[in-house]
Amino acid sequence: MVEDWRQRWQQGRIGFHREAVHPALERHWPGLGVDEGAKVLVPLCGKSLDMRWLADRGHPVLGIELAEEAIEQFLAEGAGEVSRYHHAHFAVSRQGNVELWCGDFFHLHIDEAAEIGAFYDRAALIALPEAARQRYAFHLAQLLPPGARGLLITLTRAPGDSGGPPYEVTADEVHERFSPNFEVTHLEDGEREPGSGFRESIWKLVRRGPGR
Ligand SMILES: C[S@@+](CC[C@H](N)C(=O)[O-])C[C@H]1O[C@@H](n2cnc3c(N)ncnc32)[C@H](O)[C@@H]1O
Repeated sequence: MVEDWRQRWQQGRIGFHREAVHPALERHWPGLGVDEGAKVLVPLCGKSLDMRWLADRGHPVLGIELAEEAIEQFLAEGAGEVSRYHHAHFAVSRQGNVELWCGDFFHLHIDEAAEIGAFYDRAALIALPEAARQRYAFHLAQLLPPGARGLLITLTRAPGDSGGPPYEVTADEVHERFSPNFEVTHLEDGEREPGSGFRESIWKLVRRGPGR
């Protein structure tokens, strides 16, 4: 799995990467009620431009990505000095308000995730096969304090198409995996894309706390 992703980056097979900020982020982030200046966790971040958008809005960003190639491309395409250090299982690079941790998201420990107030998942959950998705939902919940919130973007595939990645994640699956630890609100369904047959759904998740 790890090797597959690294190979994809090495060979430039990154059709998932968007050359523009995701419109659902621009549309829904302002209404989520995220605290000003809250640090945003971006799991499985690739070299997403959405991280710059969040940073430009005053959020420190913590992106977690396996592939060194993705991180180096993000830094090369950005402006500003890069500082680097090592922390636990991760090689860390920082450029402006964006910190990229190179390593496995599942190795990120709650102590290292201190001060995270929000998250953004576009093409992270849906990049994982079924067995890893339950682990992902649980791990994300462990890293977030009560009240932390974020956007989740899932997709369904054309009827009869069970390929992946990206894997189909239905509304039932979102509720099943996240409701035990999050308040789950469905915000929007996109149009089905004519070529791929993919259709995105946008969700707001708020980490429940004791008594919520
Ligand atoms: C489908 S891409 C999406 C990237 C980004 N979120 C975007 O919207 O462009 C999934 C990314 O997750 C990375 N990845 C896969 N498994 C991972 C893991 N366990 N920990 C960290 N990164 C991982 C892959 O290298 C790949 O860049």
